[in-house]
Amino acid sequence: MSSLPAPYNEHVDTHEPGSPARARLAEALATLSKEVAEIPVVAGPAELRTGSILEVTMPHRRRHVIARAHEAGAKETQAAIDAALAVAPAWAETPFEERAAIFLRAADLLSGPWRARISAACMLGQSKTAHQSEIDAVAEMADFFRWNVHFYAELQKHQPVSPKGMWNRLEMRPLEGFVFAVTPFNFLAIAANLPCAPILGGNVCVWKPATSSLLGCWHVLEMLREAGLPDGVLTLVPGHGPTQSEVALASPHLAAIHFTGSTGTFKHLWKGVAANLDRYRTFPRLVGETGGKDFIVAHPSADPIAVATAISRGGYEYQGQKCSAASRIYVPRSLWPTVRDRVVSDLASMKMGDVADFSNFVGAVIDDRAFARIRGYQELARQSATILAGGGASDAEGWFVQPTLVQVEDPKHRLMSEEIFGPVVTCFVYDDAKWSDTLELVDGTSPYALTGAVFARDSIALAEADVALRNAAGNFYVNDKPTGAVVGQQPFGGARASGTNDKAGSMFNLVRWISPRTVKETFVPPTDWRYPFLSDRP
Ligand SMILES: NC(=O)c1ccc[n+]([C@@H]2O[C@H](COP(=O)([O-])OP(=O)(O)OC[C@H]3O[C@@H](n4cnc5c(N)ncnc54)[C@H](O)[C@@H]3O)[C@@H](O)[C@H]2O)c1
Ligand SMILES: N[C@@H](CCC=O)C(=O)O
Repeated sequence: MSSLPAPYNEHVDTHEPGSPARARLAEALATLSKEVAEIPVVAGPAELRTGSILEVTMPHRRRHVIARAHEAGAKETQAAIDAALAVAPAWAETPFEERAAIFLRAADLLSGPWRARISAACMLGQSKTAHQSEIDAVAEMADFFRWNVHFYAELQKHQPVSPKGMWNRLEMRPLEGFVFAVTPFNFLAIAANLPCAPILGGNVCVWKPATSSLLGCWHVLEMLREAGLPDGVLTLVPGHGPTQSEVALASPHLAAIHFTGSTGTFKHLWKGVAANLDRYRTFPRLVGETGGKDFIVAHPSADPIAVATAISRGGYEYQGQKCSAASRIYVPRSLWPTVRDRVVSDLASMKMGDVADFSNFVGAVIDDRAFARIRGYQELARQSATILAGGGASDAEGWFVQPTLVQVEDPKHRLMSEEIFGPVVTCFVYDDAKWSDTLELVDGTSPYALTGAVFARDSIALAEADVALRNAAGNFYVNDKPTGAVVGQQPFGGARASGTNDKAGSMFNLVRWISPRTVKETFVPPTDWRYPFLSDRP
């Protein structure tokens, strides 16, 4: 294989007042705000318009429609599967370099001419601030494209030994069939990576994005087409999930599911696969990165201001709608007044509103269901805990929930164990002498094990936490907030109820999209069946 361009992490534009990047982004926001994108079902070259319309609105201006998508029914989902399968042999035969070039091109398109458009689509559709959209829809997505190419190339170097007289090799075949990529609303980079990682390995994909992310996903699909992705390799089936997954899971050609979303949905899909097991030509691979109840635990030796800043950023950026968001906090009594007062003062200075106004730090939560769920947790806090800041919400203009800080007396309170997926952070204050007991609490309180952070300046305490929390988080942070993993730097994923931990943005994930064939070639084959030690030759 020829050598590939070295991977690197995309730079992050800071959009300072007066900067060209800010002007380009503002212009793209204005343009997309005036348009209503029409999104069809994409089944190979065919674009199908079913007339069953899913309206996509801005979460922060909930009556403002930005896209109208044609929902894929059973017939159109089958058409998408058929279109993908039709191109599968040709795509599998396409040399790795050609496939890689498409994604390297896409990364450069995203870094350059498509940057503002994709970021604006993500800001408007998913209510991300300019910075949150930049680190997701631009930087993380470009990183996935470039680093996956690098990791695939590395993977192909893993070849068996060939003793004298033979040549052993592993052929990195794609899976036989299609990959069903079911993607979440909250990260456009993840929505793009779930179909694109298998596609780079020579697979074809049927993509079912979350409805609320459809505007961004549609622009990503158009960008990939411009980068040279052939028709049919990536098909698109808009919908809420059950209709499309019923068809996909019943197909004998289902080769894998690449999922990110809630634990409940992944279990539902897994059970669907189990129910259809006798239909399949091959055992489907199931890769799912799911929910979290991510923690910060501070030792009495920690810097309380660093702890508070990790809570403010890790808990409330993107309205707490990151699977990695800090959601349950354990603080020693000696540090609590400083930590509490600092977070309360941070929250008082965070502006909330329309993300097109660059001075806002907080946008809206994604939709009416999220709004109602998070309000329910605020109500629970009002009834059974102490609300230290926030606690309000309003759906007059958009789905706005005030960043909310809660203190509980019971460390096993539902607010300390259930995923809220919104801007509600709950704290438990422990006696300074109970560090070891607190680590046990952290480990045993929630079914999830995605991300977690420990803050301490005492290295013996850090070492104890490292061991006690080994299985409590797939991404473990020391003196840092538990969000913001970067591709190529912190491979991402958790275990327990947080998923299969196949580490997005690493070779471990890519391994799931190949079905290696071992080839042994003997240079001079034997021509006599008898072992050499048999002396009674005729
Ligand atoms: N671990 C990670 O890497 C990671 C990353 C991002 C988000 N998440 C998790 O994702 C969740 C938030 O995302 P979400 O609200 O989009 O999750 P979700 O489970 O509601 O939806 C995920 C996807 O599944 C689809 N879906 C829903 N019901 C379905 C069904 N019955 N059949 C088939 N498809 C169905 C949705 O339309 C969407 O495309 C949170 O739990 C969060 O922790 C995890
Ligand atoms: N890379 C992101 C992934 C968040 C998922 O929802 C983070 O680590 O915060």
